[in-house]
Amino acid sequence: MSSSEEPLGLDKLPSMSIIDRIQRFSSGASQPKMDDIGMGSCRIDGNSCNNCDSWRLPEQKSRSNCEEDWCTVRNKFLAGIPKYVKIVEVGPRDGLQNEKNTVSTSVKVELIRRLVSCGLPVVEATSFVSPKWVPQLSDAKHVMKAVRELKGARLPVLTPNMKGFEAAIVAGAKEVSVFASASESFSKSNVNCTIKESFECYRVVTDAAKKLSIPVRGYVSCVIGCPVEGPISPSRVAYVAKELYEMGCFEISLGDTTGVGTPGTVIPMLEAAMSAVPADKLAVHFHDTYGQSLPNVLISLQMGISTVDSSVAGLGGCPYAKGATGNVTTEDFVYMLNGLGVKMNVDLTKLMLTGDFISKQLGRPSNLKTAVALSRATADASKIRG
Ligand SMILES: CC(C)(COP(=O)([O-])OP(=O)([O-])OC[C@H]1O[C@@H](n2cnc3c(N)ncnc32)[C@H](O)[C@@H]1OP(=O)([O-])[O-])[C@@H](O)C(=O)NCCC(=O)NCCSC(=O)C[C@@](C)(O)CC(=O)[O-]
Repeated sequence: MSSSEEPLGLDKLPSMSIIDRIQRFSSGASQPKMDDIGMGSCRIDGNSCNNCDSWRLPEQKSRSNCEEDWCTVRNKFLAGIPKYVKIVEVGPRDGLQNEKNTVSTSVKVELIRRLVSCGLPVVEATSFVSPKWVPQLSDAKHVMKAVRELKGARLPVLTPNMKGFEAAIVAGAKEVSVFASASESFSKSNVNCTIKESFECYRVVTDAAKKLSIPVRGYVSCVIGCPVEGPISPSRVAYVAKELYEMGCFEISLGDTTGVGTPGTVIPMLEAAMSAVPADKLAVHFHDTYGQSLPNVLISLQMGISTVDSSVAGLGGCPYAKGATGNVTTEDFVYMLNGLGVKMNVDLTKLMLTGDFISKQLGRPSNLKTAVALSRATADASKIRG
């Protein structure tokens, strides 16, 4: 083992428990504290800085101040990243709406309870949509009634029209979401109407919600591409986002429904959306069909987005976007945020156990990378810390 690997203690890895590994590799303990970055108060002690805890190359030992090198370099790349990120967990809704196997109401309720206990601030609970369109969530009323008193998280539900809105309120929902699309074809296949008709319908919902002081979130689907229409122009996304924002949605979630986006297409899309709606009112929602969700989330954070939708165990997909896989996995996302020193107050260990719980209920192995990696870490994990 070279001296440059020593601070990692990799020789101890095989005997480390999963929890040890999470703390060792994911927590801010191995990272410079954001507040310290660029403060010019870092002091090198051996191979590490005793203030910001930066690990040093041996040849850098003689330097006494991190400001000009390691910390500054980090600051250069991470400057735009918010200090706090709000995670909107969509697994119980976006995840379970696309499962072939029916999940019982009690399992859905238990999943929501566990997710709330992980510290997630928002857990999207279910959808009050037509049971003919999404039979997997036809028990929405029962799920909502069972979780309505849970404390510690907001529990929004999807409502495509007044019928859904009214049912949601009766069941105890205190926050709802409407979902439009930047693609005409997808709008037709998802909510059976044009984009303009969907606005008319959502205006009625937002007006009714205002009277009851119920916050409404707005989704825009197909922000990068549509399975039928192909690439979607950023200006189209900005237009739909603005309409939803102006009708009263407090937050607009931009959904790459089919997961075709890359940072190269996400940047212009976000630029356009941010010119129409303030960045702090925007969220991103990336499906991982092409393995791009985490880089897409990272570039969004770098552009100043601080609300991200993710899904425990990477559950998800839309029944009306064939082939699309789940959202960015919450566990992988939390692991990345820990590594970046970003606050989000989520317990990764509990989250992994929750991912394991729902994967077992669905009768399939957990496919999330962080859980697999942390439970099978090898010396290759040294690549974690560049
Ligand atoms: C919008 C509709 C209802 C229009 O569907 P429709 O067939 O045009 O509606 P309708 O008004 O003609 O009514 C047909 C039947 O549905 C009933 N109905 C009507 N509304 C409701 C309701 N709310 N709850 C329960 N039942 C309802 C209504 O009462 C009637 O019942 P019938 O008389 O035939 O017995 C339908 O297209 C629908 O439910 N679509 C939802 C599809 C869906 O949930 N897709 C997935 C969520 S979106 C998504 O995943 C993307 C997102 C958000 O994650 C972001 C991203 O990834 O990009």
